[in-house]
Amino acid sequence: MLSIDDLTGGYGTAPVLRHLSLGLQRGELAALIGPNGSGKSTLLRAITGRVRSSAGTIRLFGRPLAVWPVAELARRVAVVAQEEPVPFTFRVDEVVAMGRSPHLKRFQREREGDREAVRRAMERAGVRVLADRPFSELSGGERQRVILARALAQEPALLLLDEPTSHLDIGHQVEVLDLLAGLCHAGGMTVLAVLHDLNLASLYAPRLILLDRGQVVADGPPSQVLAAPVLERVYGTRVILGRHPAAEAPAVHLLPLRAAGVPAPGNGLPGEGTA
Ligand SMILES: Nc1ncnc2c1ncn2[C@@H]1O[C@H](COP(=O)(O)OP(=O)(O)OP(=O)(O)O)[C@@H](O)[C@H]1O
Repeated sequence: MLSIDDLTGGYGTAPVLRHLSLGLQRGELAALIGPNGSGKSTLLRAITGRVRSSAGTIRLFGRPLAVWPVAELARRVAVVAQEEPVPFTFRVDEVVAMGRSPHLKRFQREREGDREAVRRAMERAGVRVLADRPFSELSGGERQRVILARALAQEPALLLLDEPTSHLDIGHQVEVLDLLAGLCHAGGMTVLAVLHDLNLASLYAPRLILLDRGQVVADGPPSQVLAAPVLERVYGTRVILGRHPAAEAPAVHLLPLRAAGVPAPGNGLPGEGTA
């Protein structure tokens, strides 16, 4: 599905991504985690060819990225970026219908199958009730779900999401992640999602990929990646590892340093209590 081998690249002369390798299988749901500026968004951009690589290779569906015609790739890969430019004058159903454009020939009208894909995507993302509303009048969370619906309408094989739950309340976070998990399990879609919430990532993603300064520093199941020493080093803050009370998932507890009088990592505190 996706295979990245020894990728180095970025925006200017100093690379953001450094010797990065990873692969994704069909049907996987993987969460990309890591501190601000570690290169998560840059990696998503690199996968769609919007960031230049100076070394290494990216292969999608078995073929090098460079040989994919843009239009053909657009039918297979959907991206939900952090800030999606959307023409504000459109209604919600029109925005979602834009997801079908890679499947339509020039000047071709939507077919019944396209309209059905749009309806299904709106249903899944819980935005059908918003269909007639102007996009400009929606809340941040509503907009985020509409943009997700547009990506789902595209019916991609690979879905790349940059913080898809950042504006969502807990009810909608659970809804969206349940939806993504279902699409991977039952639908065979592959999802790579940037998530800042480590507990949400732990609960939903069977695989976590931790980036630090443009490199993969841990890659595996939550029980393996969510270890206190690596999280404390990478994020520069104290954590206590526990278990989710009802699910087979590690839980990451934060410590307010000043309030708890806890020195920052590396200040000689005994490791007791921190896993
Ligand atoms: N368009 C750009 N031009 C130049 N440098 C950029 C650009 N976009 C990002 N960077 C730099 O690349 C590095 C990685 O940024 P990136 O947005 O990939 O990080 P991130 O892990 O997604 O961060 P965050 O969690 O804050 O969203 C940062 O140092 C950032 O300043």
